Amino acid sequence: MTIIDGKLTAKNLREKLAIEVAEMKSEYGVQPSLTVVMVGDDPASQVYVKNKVQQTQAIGMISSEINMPANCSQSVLLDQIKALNHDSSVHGILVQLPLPHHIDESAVIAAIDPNKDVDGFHAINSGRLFNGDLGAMVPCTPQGCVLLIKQHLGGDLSGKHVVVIGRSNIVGKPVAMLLLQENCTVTITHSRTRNLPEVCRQADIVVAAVGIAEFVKADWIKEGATVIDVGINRVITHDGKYKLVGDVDYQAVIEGCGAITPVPGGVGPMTIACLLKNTLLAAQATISKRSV
Ligand SMILES: Nc1nc(=O)c2c([nH]1)NC[C@@H]1CN(c3ccc(C(=O)N[C@@H](CCC(=O)O)C(=O)O)cc3)C=[N+]21
Repeated sequence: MTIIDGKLTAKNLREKLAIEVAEMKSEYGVQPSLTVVMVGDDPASQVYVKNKVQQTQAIGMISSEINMPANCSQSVLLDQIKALNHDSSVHGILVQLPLPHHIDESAVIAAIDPNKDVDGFHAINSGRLFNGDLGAMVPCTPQGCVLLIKQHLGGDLSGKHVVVIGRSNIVGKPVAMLLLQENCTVTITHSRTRNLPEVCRQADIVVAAVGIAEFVKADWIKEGATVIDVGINRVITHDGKYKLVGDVDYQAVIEGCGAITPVPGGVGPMTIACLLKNTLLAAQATISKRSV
């Protein structure tokens, strides 16, 4: 049984990106820059923003943060996004989700310039991904999942049966599209799926992205299967402390599976590394536009 080390894989990816960032600076005088817009103070988002700002700067990119109050109106937020769209010194824009309930998330995502949409959430980018267009900004968590799977299984995923648990626009659907592009046979399951344990037992690879702590049990997993745990759930332990657990019953599943990603230290760090990669790609696209 292998524990897939997302922390190390993410570190290796960041080191490669740092070299490309330095080359871009010296050859073109361009330093990739990412702006994170945060509305209100959701604690889960704060953890993420803290890690992201530190890691963006550590690989030589510019990172800035715009904080808006929780009661900020949708039109003020949309104006802020428009200003960032027009600011040529900003290559990547990320609006932290979730947003307060009075703001329409889809309207906000639609306002981001698709070329600066480093989350890959804009309909133009999901459409490109759906069409297998290599120009898509690919969502970070799905990208991270595929990199971890390929690293463990050695690149060729042809014919592997993947069962994805969860059908969100940010993980379930895009990870299914990426794996389909890798020639996997993909089953997307969700809360209405019948006989979910039985369906999961067919899988060579399980991607758990439901957002329910320790939802996936040991007897759902075929012996030797690869288990990718996307969940980040904060639970209270018996001694009253908080800890992070995934969507997989980790202690039980490690017995029989072939490989598993831990939480923390699995998909989470890869999400941030892929965000940095998307920021670099967004910056590179502005250079190739300039030179022609
Ligand atoms: N527009 C937008 N894009 C996002 O990608 C996005 C977002 N909004 N809102 C919040 C969620 C959450 N998210 C995480 C990414 C990495 C870790 C991560 O690195 N986790 C560490 C542990 C962190 C800890 O110790 O708490 C790990 O799993 O090892 C966590 C959470 C991105 N999100």
